[in-house]
Amino acid sequence: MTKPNGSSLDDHLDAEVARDASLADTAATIRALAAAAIDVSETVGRGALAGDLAAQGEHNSDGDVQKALDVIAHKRFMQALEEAPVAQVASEEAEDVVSLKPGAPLAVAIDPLDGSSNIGVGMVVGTIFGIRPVTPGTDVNASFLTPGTTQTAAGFVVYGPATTFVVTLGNGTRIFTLDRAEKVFRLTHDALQIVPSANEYAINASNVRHWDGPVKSFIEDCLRGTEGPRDRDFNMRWTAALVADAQRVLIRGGVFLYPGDNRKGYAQGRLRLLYETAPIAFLIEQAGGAATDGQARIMERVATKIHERSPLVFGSTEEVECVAKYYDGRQPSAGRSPLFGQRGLMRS
Ligand SMILES: O=P(O)(O)OC[C@H]1O[C@](O)(COP(=O)(O)O)[C@@H](O)[C@@H]1O
Ligand SMILES: [Mg+2]
Ligand SMILES: [Mg+2]
Repeated sequence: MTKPNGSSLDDHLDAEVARDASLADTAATIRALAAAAIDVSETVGRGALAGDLAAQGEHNSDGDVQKALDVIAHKRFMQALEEAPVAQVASEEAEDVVSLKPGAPLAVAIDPLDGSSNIGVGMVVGTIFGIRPVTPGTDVNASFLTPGTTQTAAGFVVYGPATTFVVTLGNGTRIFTLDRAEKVFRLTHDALQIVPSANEYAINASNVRHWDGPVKSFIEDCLRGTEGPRDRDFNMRWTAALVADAQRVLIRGGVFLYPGDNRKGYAQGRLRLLYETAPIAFLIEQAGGAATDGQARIMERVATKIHERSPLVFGSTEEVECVAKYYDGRQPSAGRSPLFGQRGLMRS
């Protein structure tokens, strides 16, 4: 990682456009999203003083109950995108694609508020976005039904102890931290490089009985630590906000898994391809990491509908490659411990 220099997000976007003039519209869109993120950050930072941000409302596209902050964030980001060179938006909080400026060059997929279960309890939440070129024609969905490799930029915001704006325009991944006094995002982590191997994994372990065999075996072998085939001890972290887990992996490595499982509706996991897994995959790859659905590179997946889900495994390359080995039967040990067996530690 090269030394951060405290320069602003605006300076960085100017430099990216100087490098590649075709990124001008993408940069303008990122500026609009960053301005909205500062406003949302202020609301999140007021906590309960901003009212009941967890108050429940309608159901969203995925059947989740919308909370007040989901709606506030969706409205503020939509307002920002109306001022940007954006023709279409696919938002988690809107059933259908929203058409904005006819003839504009870009389409944006956005999760306005990621980590909704953390709203109202003072825990980390965020925003995720991916920007693509518009596919000309009459079908407003078409721009989104392209591989993740068509993204011109992706990013996420973490509304945590600090507010950070993590972004790539295909030239490395950088973290900018909000200078609250000046309302400016400043570069704090330049050209991130995820370590190839680390001893942390992130998974919602309460779903263990629903996982498929490869995921069970992978986690079981992590739990066995120095007594298992991985021959080292692991630590577990789960923040219930993809953005926070992704930021941790970017900074200190490790692996994140949200696999498909056998709960009703979870065959493709929980996370959505367009506004969660594809943007995260772009950012992770640009930082030297890897992102897969267990079988295929996330960046090559093509959605067939805008709220499509996909399993997600990302992080340090050696750890992601290790998970892939469990999927294709090359795992380090065939004899498993009884942890997940018929009469193991997790069953009586
Ligand atoms: O409820 P679980 O299984 O812990 O899932 C948590 C995951 O779901 C998400 O909250 C889904 O995102 P939304 O909150 O935007 O629906 C991720 O941020 C997080 O990784
Ligand atoms: Mg989300
Ligand atoms: Mg959300």
